[in-house]
Amino acid sequence: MTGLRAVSRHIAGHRAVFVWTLLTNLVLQLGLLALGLSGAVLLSRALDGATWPALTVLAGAVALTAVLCALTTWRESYVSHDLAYRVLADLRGRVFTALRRSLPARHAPRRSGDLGAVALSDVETLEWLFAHTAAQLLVSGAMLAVTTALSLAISPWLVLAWLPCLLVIVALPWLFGPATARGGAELTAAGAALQADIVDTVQGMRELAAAGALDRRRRALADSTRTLARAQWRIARLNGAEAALSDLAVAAAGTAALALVAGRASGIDVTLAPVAFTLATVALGPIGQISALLRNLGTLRAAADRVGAVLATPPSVAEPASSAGPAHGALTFDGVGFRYTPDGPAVLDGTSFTVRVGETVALVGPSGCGKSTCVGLALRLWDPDEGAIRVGDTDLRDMSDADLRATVAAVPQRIHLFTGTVGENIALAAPAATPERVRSAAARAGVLAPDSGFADGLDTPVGEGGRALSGGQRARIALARVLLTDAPVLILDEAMAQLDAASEETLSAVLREGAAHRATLVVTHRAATIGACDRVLLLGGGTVDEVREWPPS
Ligand SMILES: Nc1ncnc2c1ncn2[C@@H]1O[C@H](COP(=O)(O)OP(=O)(O)OP(=O)(O)O)[C@@H](O)[C@H]1O
Repeated sequence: MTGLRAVSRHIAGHRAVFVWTLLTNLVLQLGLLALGLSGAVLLSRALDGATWPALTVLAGAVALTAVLCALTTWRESYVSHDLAYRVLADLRGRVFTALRRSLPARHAPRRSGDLGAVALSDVETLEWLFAHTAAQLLVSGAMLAVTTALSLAISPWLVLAWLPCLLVIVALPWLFGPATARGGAELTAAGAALQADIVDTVQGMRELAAAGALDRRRRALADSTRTLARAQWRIARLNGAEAALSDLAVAAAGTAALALVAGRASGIDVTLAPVAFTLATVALGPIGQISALLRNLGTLRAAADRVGAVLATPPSVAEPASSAGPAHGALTFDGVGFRYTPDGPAVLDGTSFTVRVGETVALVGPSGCGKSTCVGLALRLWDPDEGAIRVGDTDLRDMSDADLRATVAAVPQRIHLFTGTVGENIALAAPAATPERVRSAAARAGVLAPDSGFADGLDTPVGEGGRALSGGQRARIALARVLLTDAPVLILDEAMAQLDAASEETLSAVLREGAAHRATLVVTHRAATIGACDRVLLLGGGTVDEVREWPPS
């Protein structure tokens, strides 16, 4: 229940709307009770021999209550959904903040489709909790007290008539609880797995087609869909059985009340039969409603647990209480030790090197030796287990995220572009940059060159994930992005690997322009790039050695 409790706490931020929902629901339930009772009294009076016009006032009251109930139903639905969507918007924001703090995950990375399911479907599932459960639970308790008092006023026997049925309805969620909890968890997990599979498939469609694996993938997706359908069927069967038993109990309560009056032993006047019937069924109504709401408890609990788990994920790096501000100076790795998992191998072990201002240094080494890990650490995606990384005299851990981004910029190995135009993707790192600065950065990175292939210049659409562009075009956009930030530490992780020799030479010349004021680290396997650097650092076995001569003789 921890997840449910954790997400329910977010109602507290919308106390006024919650109280409003509570009151509207209470008015609605009292109105429905008044409608049922006034109708029953009208019938009782008619059975007692009363005729028109004596019944006119009562009939008018029934009609008026019906209209008021209809209006209150509309209002209740409006405010309860208003509350739900406010809390959901708040929760979605918090889920996004939690994901942003904890991604990229260092341990046990989760699939992006699965995380998408948490942010969308699971949060959406909780709409039921906020719009139809929390306030209604409290109102049902109050309504039970009111109907009990009214039943007692007629006869204590009447309470005894409907009480066993009430107990049955109350027991139903507990009886079905374990099975619905299992079914709900199964349903949520199957939905999230299918969503993750679909995201994976859509992202890797080209690879699947190239490998001739589309048919196999389609069959796997059909299997996941069948698993989801089975989970939906199981939960629908449980909910159906519970709903049928609950309705049966309400019918039994009404029948018991009528039998009690008809039997005459209770001393209840027979003309009160409609009132007794109404009280017995209305008394159970709100509890039946709660039972119906609790039917979704399994699914709600599973969704709340998944959302709660994301919200409780510790940040991968902690923000300092106060930032040392953006830094300037050499990039220094000082005795850095790092492993991805606590019991995994040490990727870096006492790694030390310095890239001074004005230098362009190549970081080389065999595949898997930890070069990209160094880039991730310099961007503070994670903190080192041992040692420190500094820019000038400032430890990266003493800088706020914004100050760090202004200090260290990188072109990553895998460049992700967002659906939109080339210009929008360049401005991503500096949204406040003027169009002139964006244009200038684009021009320096070769984006505006006649042979660049960007037909509409900065207005060229990049396609989803940048798929409408070549690797070289994506690299130019990423380079323009970092040139725009003008950060004093620049890291290029295999950035030039996608470019032809001529483009690489042009871009190397651009990078040399501002190099005197920057510390530039270049991760590369390419001999030409290495040859153009001031120094070469060889990473291997977790440590770094400076290579005096390149290529080594
Ligand atoms: N997120 C991760 N979780 C666990 N291990 C990882 C993760 N990322 C990288 N590794 C492991 O850390 C080691 C170093 O990887 P890294 O990507 O830093 O190497 P690299 O030198 O950049 O390789 P390449 O030249 O092929 O890009 C590898 O053994 C890799 O499997």
